Amino acid sequence: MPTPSHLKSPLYFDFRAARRVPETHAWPGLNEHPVVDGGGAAGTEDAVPVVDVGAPGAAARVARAAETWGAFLMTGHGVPETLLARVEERIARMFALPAAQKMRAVRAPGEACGYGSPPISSFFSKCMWSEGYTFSPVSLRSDLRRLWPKAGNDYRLFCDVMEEFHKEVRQLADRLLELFLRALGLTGEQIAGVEEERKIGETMTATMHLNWYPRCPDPQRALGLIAHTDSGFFTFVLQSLVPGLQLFRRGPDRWVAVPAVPGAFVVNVGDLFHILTNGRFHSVYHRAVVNRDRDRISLGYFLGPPPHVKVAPLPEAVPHGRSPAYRAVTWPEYMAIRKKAFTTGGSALKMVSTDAATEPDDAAADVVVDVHA
Ligand SMILES: C=C1C[C@]23C[C@@]1(O)CC[C@H]2[C@@]12CCC[C@@](C)(C(=O)O1)[C@H]2[C@@H]3C(=O)O
Ligand SMILES: O=C(O)CCC(=O)C(=O)O
Ligand SMILES: [Fe+2]
Repeated sequence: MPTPSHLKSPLYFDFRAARRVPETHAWPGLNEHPVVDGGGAAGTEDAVPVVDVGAPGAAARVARAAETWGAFLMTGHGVPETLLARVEERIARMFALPAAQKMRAVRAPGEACGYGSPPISSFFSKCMWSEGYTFSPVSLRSDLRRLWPKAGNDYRLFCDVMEEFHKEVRQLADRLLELFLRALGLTGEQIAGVEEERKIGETMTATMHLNWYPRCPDPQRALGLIAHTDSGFFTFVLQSLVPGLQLFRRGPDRWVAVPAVPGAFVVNVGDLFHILTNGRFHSVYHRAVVNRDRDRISLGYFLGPPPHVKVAPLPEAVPHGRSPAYRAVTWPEYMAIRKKAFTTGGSALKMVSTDAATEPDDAAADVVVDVHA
């Protein structure tokens, strides 16, 4: 069992002062798979799908992207670029706060929200080349007082812009959920029935996680964020114009670098959506790499069910005459299973699959190299 990184390095690691990557932050096997450019001409094999969600035919494009990639670049979403630019500016200012101020908001072991290494880092013995801050957009004014105890202008501007962003993006999430369900082949009437029965859209919760990847003296040895699938329904990722997000693809195994498209969100399918769609839309392994010259910032807007709600495959997604491929789980139950999977090297999705599952859910288990090195 690796030592959780918050115990290994109780003191703040000053990325700015680092002239080399210390052993604590050096990951073996990072370059095991080639990296290819995902910004090629639309339709070519490695080109990350781009879906204009406001255009006719969007449902079919979402279906193809979710089935083959588990991710796509979303354009035509209607969130103003000026708002996205303000969001980025405020995030950059937050990460530029003095270390002592950021550490006031440090995430306590087992807590979901707070400042520090990404939550997933507790499963690994190596440290990642990043810092992050997780908060709930519905309680941000009180949460953010931990970072800005005296409130003040920066606090107010940060909260104002994040609230505005949340308002826009939460509505977008409802639109995208409907588009995903249409992409699964459900009629308007069926979608209304699902919502009436399960209230997925109505109860969906949002969590925001901000990432800061400082420039790195030896990017080939360090890793911004370890390969993972997001655990919830789906995630909107806003990446700054400094690229660094990579998606894992099989046949042949490779990392596809997601191009930085101004104004676009990357949409990732998460594990609980994989379960909800009976594996038809699959969650995507992804990681973030760092670079020598420029800091990188990203924002993840994670959508998922409330903690007490069981997620099970939609009957409409299960082929006629077959049983569901996954059993029902709540998000916290799934997180506990994923924790076990990390410590045993297994696949969490496989651990919740039933005999009816045909897909090898451990297909990407060996993506995470040398986990406990
Ligand atoms: C809602 C959540 C998803 C997340 C865990 C969290 O409670 C808040 C942070 C999210 C994040 C961001 C970085 C990668 C990730 C795997 C992690 O360690 O924390 C995801 C989590 C997830 O998708 O499971
Ligand atoms: O930084 C990125 O582009 C990806 C972030 C991410 O995967 C996450 O926060 O879960
Ligand atoms: Fe992620």
